[in-house]
Amino acid sequence: MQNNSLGTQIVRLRQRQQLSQAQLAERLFVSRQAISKWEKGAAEPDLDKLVQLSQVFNVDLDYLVLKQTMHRDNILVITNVQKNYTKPVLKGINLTLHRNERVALLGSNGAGKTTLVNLIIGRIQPDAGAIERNYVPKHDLSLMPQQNLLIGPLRVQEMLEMEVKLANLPSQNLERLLKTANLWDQRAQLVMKLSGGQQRKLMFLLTMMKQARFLIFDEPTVGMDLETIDRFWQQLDHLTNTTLVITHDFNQIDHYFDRVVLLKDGVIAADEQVATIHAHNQTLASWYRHFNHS
Ligand SMILES: Nc1ncnc2c1ncn2[C@@H]1O[C@H](COP(=O)(O)OP(=O)(O)OP(=O)(O)O)[C@@H](O)[C@H]1O
Repeated sequence: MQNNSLGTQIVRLRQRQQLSQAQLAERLFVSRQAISKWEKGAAEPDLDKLVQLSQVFNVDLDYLVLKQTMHRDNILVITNVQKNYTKPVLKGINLTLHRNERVALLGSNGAGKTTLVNLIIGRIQPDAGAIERNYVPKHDLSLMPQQNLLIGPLRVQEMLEMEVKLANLPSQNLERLLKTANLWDQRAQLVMKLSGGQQRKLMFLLTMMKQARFLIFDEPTVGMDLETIDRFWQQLDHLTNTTLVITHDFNQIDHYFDRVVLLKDGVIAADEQVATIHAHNQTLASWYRHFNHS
């Protein structure tokens, strides 16, 4: 383990939950100075405080303490993956995703982002290389694809009921879900009569209903209005699941990711912690422009 990796992890997870040191201290019944010492590495929390921290941050205890140092912390390991269509699209992808990490996957149109997602979810197979999945795809993975997978002649509420049956989900409070998604007024409307943005909202809701540990969003905010885009990113910000998001939404993304990965010329051309980018006074947009054009 690196020096003070626990302190760094506490800072990261506290900021992710948008808690000040004082707010975290209050939740844990300790002084703010104690939090400050833990974060600087000048002291370490007792076991019971570690357990409480993992509850407040909604992460596993081993993730809190050991972060990325344990093999089983890797939820996905992609090694030298290649995929060709009429020409090579992916020429040797190496990418590891860690549990509870929130990663933005960036790249120009046609760079191969959706192809990579299709490989991860097993819809297509690589021509070479290996994909190690440390999760059960049927239960632990949920994808919001770029193209909506909706059944037009169903009513909105029926679409949700169908999802519960098809995915064999535990029964859910559909009224609450529809109200939270701002789709309650459309519950009796045919899915095909919804606007593009409303269909995107419904697709988001269906993606979240599975309560999967690993979430993938392929250009989730395309077609949404500004208010819905804001709400999407706010909702994402409350998730502690492993989350991979393909997006071109540069006006929004700076606050929401731990790590950013750039796909270019068939390889992962850059891979950086967002905190490092911000520490150099860069935004994700400027980082992206720099690496994508160099
Ligand atoms: N089924 C397919 N058959 C042939 N070529 C394909 C297929 N799927 C993707 N491609 C090609 O692979 C390349 C990468 O496509 P992909 O959709 O993965 O890019 P992307 O980075 O997701 O792009 P965008 O940002 O526009 O969604 C493109 O040149 C595309 O034409």
